[in-house]
Amino acid sequence: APAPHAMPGEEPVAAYAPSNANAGARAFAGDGMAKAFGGQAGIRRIVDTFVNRNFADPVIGEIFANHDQVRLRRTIFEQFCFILNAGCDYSGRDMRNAHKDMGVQQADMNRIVENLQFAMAAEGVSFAAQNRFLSKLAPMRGQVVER
Ligand code: HEM
Repeated sequence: APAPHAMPGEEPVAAYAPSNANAGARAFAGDGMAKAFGGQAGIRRIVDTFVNRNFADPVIGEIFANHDQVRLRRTIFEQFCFILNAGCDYSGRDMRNAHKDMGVQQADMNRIVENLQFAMAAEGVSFAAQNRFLSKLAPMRGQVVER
């Protein structure tokens, strides 16, 4: 079952109904993508590198400043692990509510993708597998970017 809304070390958030549907994409079938990402341990390292880079980023870092990094590390891990079919449920909010009123622009989206590509390459994920995963995230742009 999905985790409760706030885990130890996290700030509370307004109540919502957890569901894997909130992850914003269907999971891949089979274990090919999970293996390409190094299983849960590889996904954990990728998410840590990705989150670190986003917070330290000279362009988009200010959007992340003052947001709950502990929660983000957990929910992004769950989301990636769920979509990659590596054995997780996603217990976070849906993409529209998570990014509401944050003013995210297309350029910010491009930047976050670059940070994710860096993190995946550092873990040795093949370009084919990187692009398959990015193609699951790309359609979420409409829920994340404000227009
Ligand atoms: C496809 C692209 C993206 C995905 C898959 C994604 C995924 C997520 C997830 C899973 C959460 C956590 C939801 C929760 O707390 O319940 C989240 C929150 C957040 N995202 Fe994204 N995100 C994307 C794009 C972006 C972009 C482009 C930015 C800004 C440059 C951004 C900034 C944030 C911030 C600051 C939060 C924290 C919200 C809060 O503290 O309430 N995200 N995102």
